[in-house]
Amino acid sequence: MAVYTQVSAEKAQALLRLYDVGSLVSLKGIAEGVENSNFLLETTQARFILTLYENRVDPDDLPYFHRLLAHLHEARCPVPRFIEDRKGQWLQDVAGRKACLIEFLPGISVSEPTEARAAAVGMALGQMHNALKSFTEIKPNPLGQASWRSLFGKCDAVATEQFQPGLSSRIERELDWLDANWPTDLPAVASHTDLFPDNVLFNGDRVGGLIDFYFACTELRAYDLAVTHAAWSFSNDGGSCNTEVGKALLDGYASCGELLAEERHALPVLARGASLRFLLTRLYDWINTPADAMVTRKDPLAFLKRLEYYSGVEGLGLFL
Ligand SMILES: Nc1ncnc2c1ncn2[C@@H]1O[C@H](COP(=O)(O)OP(=O)(O)O)[C@@H](O)[C@H]1O
Ligand SMILES: N[C@@H](CCOP(=O)(O)O)C(=O)O
Repeated sequence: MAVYTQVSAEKAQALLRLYDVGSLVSLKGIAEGVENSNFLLETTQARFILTLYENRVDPDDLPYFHRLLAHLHEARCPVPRFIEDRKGQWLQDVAGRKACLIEFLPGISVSEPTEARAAAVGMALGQMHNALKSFTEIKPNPLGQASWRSLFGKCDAVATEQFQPGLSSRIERELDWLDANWPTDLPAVASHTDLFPDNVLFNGDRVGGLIDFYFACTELRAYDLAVTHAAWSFSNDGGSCNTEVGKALLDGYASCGELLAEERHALPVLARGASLRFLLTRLYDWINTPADAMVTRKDPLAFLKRLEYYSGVEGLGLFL
């Protein structure tokens, strides 16, 4: 359940008075998500998402996300718009948090990706990267490769070993290996970096919405593809890889975006990095989320399993 901050009907009504979008019909907390507090807000005119930004989103980054989504919307990518009030303001203060009213996009997120849907996501990612070639603003990735060693340093060593004996030394080895092998000279572009199935809304097999851009930053575009591969081609627990789904994703991407030979060649390394990134953030969250928090913690080992798969012979074969 990701509602950290409650919003009363009275507060929502007061917010809506700033806008020209009708009056409040209903307001419901949304269970999905882990970062922010999200509500489905229905007015006499339309449905909206009300997002209150919690601690992990730096309010200073919100104008970047706003400009990025405006650029993508202009380029006809299926992303939600921030709604402006009568004075042209899109950023508000609600219940002590920065907050935005966001366009509601219809669609469902899938839990068992098919080849057709993976291909559609690959195409949508390729189109998005193409559209972002003309978005020149730079925002370094706070969770990029250079940050992983210090992130691991913030994970309590005893808790890590209790979580799985031998995990610390496996992570140390991978950090060293990635330091030695990480590519630096590939094309970078503004990237989503968290395009998991829960962040894609489908109408049938068509992508109707790409959401949750709050990890967006300037990154190697092939790393964004590798993250998406790791997110879509495995069972949720990481125990099995669906190679056909992974291939459909890559083919979809290559059919709409640009995938240079050197980017394809780097994908095995980038996929190992993507696996370590989510292993580390999930491990950090697992250790540091209070037991009584109303959030479902995600299993770090699901990404250790992906890491082992990508590190083995089978993993290399995925990207040929
Ligand atoms: N623009 C939108 N249109 C429709 N549903 C949305 C939209 N934005 C968010 N949601 C719903 O809210 C849920 C949580 O949103 P998300 O941005 O992923 O939260 P978090 O940043 O906390 O992870 C999504 O899984 C989706 O169901
Ligand atoms: N996708 C990440 C966690 C971030 O969650 P989101 O709901 O903001 O996409 C993971 O699976 O670890």
